[in-house]
Amino acid sequence: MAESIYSNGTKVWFEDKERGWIPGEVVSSSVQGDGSVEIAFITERQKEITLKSTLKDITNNTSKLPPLSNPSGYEQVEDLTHLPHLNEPSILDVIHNRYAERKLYTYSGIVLVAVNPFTDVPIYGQDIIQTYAGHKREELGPHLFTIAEEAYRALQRDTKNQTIIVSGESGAGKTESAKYIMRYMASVKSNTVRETTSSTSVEHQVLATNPILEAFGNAKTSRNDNSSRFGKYIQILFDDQSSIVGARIRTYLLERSRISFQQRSERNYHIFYQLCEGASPEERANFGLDSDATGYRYLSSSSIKIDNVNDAANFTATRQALAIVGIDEEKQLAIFRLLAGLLHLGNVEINHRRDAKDAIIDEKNDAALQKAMELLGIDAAEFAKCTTKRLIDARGEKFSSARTMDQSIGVRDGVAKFIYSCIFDWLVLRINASLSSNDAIQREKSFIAVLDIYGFEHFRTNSFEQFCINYANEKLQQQFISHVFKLEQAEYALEAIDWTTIDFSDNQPCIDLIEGKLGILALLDEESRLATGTDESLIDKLNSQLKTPEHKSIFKDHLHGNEAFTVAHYAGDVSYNIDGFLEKNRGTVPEEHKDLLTSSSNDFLREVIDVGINIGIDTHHGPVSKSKAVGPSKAVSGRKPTQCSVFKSSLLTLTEALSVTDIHYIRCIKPNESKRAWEFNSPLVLSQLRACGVVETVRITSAGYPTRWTYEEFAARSILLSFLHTAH
Ligand SMILES: Nc1ncnc2c1ncn2[C@@H]1O[C@H](COP(=O)(O)OP(=O)(O)OP(=O)(O)O)[C@@H](O)[C@H]1O
Repeated sequence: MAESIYSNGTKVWFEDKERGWIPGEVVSSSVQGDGSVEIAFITERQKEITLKSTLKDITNNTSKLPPLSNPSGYEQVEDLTHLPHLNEPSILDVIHNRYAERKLYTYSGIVLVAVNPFTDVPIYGQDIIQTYAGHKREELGPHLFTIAEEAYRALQRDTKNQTIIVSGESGAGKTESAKYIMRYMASVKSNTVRETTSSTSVEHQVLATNPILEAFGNAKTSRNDNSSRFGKYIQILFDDQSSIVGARIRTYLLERSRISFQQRSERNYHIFYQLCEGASPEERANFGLDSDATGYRYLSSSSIKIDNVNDAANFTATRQALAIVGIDEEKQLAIFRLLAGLLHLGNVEINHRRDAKDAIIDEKNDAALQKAMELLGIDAAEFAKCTTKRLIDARGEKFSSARTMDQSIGVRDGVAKFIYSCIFDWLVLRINASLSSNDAIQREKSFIAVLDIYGFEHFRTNSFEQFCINYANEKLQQQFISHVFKLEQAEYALEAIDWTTIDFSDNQPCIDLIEGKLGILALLDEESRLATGTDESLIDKLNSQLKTPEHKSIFKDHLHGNEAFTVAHYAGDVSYNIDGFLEKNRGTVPEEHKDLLTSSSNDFLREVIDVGINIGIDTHHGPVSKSKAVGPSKAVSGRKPTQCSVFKSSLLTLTEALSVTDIHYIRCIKPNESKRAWEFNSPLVLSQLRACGVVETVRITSAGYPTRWTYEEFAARSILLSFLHTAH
């Protein structure tokens, strides 16, 4: 029986550098009396390969022989789990075949795999929404709307909260998918009898959050012209009639470093270019704004224009969206005033004295400083003094010491980053206040949430941001795997099949290494709180405390000196460059600057700083559950929360929230790096399928029973085989 699995003519898959996998075929096989088996193959590239195994290994599915191809008829299955031979190459082949036929979506059991077309496809219109509304998964092909509809039906049926997790790497299509899902939710209800003017306006408000968050939180990167530089969890709130009554947003880890620096082909946040292009002449005069964005240091290191994007028109759209969520004209001007202030702040010249390293700012003649401070409501001389000199408090005695030019530039940019992140926090808070008003909370019975979160990242140089992102992915992967594992067990139980043999990879050791009591986050925080802490002292600490037998396979020695550490993640090893870890984690400004900001004569600046400072460990960017009040509360402990402690606690809240919702998974895949329509690069797709858990799901499934036939299919096939057998 075992040898018949690899009988002559059997189609198999061979690994291939260029295409991921290529087809091959068995040309001969022989079995020896001791159970050893020798099989000869020929690949599509006409290469002959002979491999050995044993009958026992073949039977137990532990042989190293090439994976089997599926019989014809399965080339474009809608659900990968229906494949008789469930293996990595077959999965890739099906997704590829479907994409070639312009089918973007494929199920992999509970997961919807979505491949980015990189061109407009007419499959998201109102007509299509109405087609999917009220229909079950089996009735229509795989689509984002099937998942949205499933979540919506489940909410109506069980009144249980639902979460749709949309993940994938940058440019894979997460945000677009999340927007289509939100649009589906908003539209599908509009067609019902319960439609009212007010519910329509709530839906309008919910959709208006997208252009706002995109203007302030998205930027052009080398991989995506509209890349979200933060994670978001949006809960759409429903009443007992399943009508939308509001929404609640939580955001994660806005990339602050982008404010003062961007790579060559990248941009700062869209809103700055929108403001420069779209402000009225009067606003321009008030803010001292030049329409030429290249005049601003914070914008000039980057490319200014994006093809097919009209920043001025988008500015109008952003303003309309702000008005829809209740941020009136006056407040909008107050926001733009601060943004203009930041652009001028970036232009403040900081030099050093000719005879010394001490930084200087020519405060009286620096027009940028004067304008920036006028807009921010801060005394220019005070700001210049604090930026170039440090106030030291030694046992009650205060004296000042000069900063170097680089240190002062760091402080200037740190203030800009801090103010911008406070504006972002304030916006999220305001959106929440307007979309989850007391009335909405009273009426809220359940929610459907969409989590649009960055996928696993592994670049040539990885920093604090990648570390946090990959930590989040470890947590989500853990939840995903245990979910899949439970479902697999349930399926076996249903068919009364023994399932005790399944073994699945557990990433708990990696999570322990990161968030354990003496793990990386704890050590990072400890070092960040020391006045004397530096990136060098941090890496020394990590190496001395974590290079232990317990973490041996997860925390790895770095080969290139003391500037990086390596973590073995579930999706691969990643080396993190330690440079900037402490500064990014502290994420704050010197006390003197904080005092200047909190005593500014600009009321709105004081308001946003207050929001930013008081974002507590436990309530970052608004609540995720009804039980918690809207708005940030004071920091929980007396200590200023660091970025990673805020992130860790918001992840904890998120995973808790997820654990009490039904989860639906959408894995977005980027089919090529050049954003070309309908181009499919197999090795690139394969690496994403591995990183997002689709392959892992298959591995779990294969560890149990890798070949799946329904009883009917099995009977049909066996009858045919036994007939052929008797005929011979
Ligand atoms: N369903 C789709 N139809 C057409 N084009 C799409 C679709 N999904 C994505 N795209 C294209 O791909 C680009 C990138 O998509 P998107 O911004 O959603 O990626 P992302 O995964 O959210 O990336 P990031 O993590 O950088 O924010 C879009 O700007 C759009 O051009």
